[in-house]
Amino acid sequence: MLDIDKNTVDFLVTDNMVTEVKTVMERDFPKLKKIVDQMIERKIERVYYVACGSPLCACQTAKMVFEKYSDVPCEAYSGWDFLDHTPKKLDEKCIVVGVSHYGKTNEVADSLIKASEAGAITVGVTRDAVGNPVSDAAEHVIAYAAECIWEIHLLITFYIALDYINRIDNNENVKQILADLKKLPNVLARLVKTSEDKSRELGEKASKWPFIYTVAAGPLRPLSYKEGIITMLEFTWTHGCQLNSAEFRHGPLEVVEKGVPYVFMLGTDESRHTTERTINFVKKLTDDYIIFDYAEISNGLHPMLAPFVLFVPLEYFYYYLSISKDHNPDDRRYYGGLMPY
Ligand SMILES: O=P(O)(O)OC[C@H]1O[C@](O)(CO)[C@@H](O)[C@@H]1O
Repeated sequence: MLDIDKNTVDFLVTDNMVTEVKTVMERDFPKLKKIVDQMIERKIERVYYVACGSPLCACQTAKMVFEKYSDVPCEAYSGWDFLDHTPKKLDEKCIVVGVSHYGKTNEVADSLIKASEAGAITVGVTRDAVGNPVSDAAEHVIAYAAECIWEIHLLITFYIALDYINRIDNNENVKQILADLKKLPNVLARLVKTSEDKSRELGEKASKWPFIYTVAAGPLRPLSYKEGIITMLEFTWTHGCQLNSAEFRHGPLEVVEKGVPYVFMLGTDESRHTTERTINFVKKLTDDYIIFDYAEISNGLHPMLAPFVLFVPLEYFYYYLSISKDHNPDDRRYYGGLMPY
């Protein structure tokens, strides 16, 4: 295992997570409310999120809130997809929310410019208020000044969805999620303290595996892509693939055997049965699996908040997986201009 001071590793964002979440709730939710005021005045008919990588996965999760609890059509685009296949409906009845941590992902900034030219409301969600293309391009800027991007991007994109739906409709689930969001900091704080040892043990176990299939369904699907593809490949240099539990029978089923390893993310939402079915099948053939079960740590929070909560044990898990392979998750070979792409 790499001998390293974990406080020096940028990948690990558990230290300031709770403070950052609380700050965004107190400081930025009122700003988001003003943007939602404008959405109401404008009678916004369609919502587009645009981002790349981890922020895109957060946006895809927020899109599920719109889809599940409202009639408002919503799509989450990767930047180039928005630019190359721009939706026909893009006008003053649309809002485009571009999310980029450093604000330098040009395809996100260019999407905001294109949306603005078409008359849409534009919002840039980024770390810094000025000095980057995303904050320059957007009409409204939410500069969150934080590093725990998964929690922060989820909070902001969820809040836009929840507050808008809550004001145009009367949905019990939305009210419950809004109420449960207030309990989130305490739940996260407990997990930051209590989940590290178990995740370390699991990370060490998984570090022996040459590759990992990451399986989830429903609201955990975007998180399973973030962790099973982005974190695994970019940060831990571990081969892998993300699979939808609902599709497991159609292809992935045939390769299950000893030596083929799985990480499952199990939610408490309506799709729990599809992931359980997958787990029950895999269990019959191999011991090479790990389950992260929201039911064990949800503290009664709404099923849609699983991606916020499960992130904490997962963050430790991938950190220990990486350093157990003697790899500092901050190290890159190509990304970020090290090699032209
Ligand atoms: O949020 P930004 O600054 O646009 O950066 C996106 C990048 O972040 C990551 O999600 C993690 O580094 C990458 O996959 C992606 O390229």
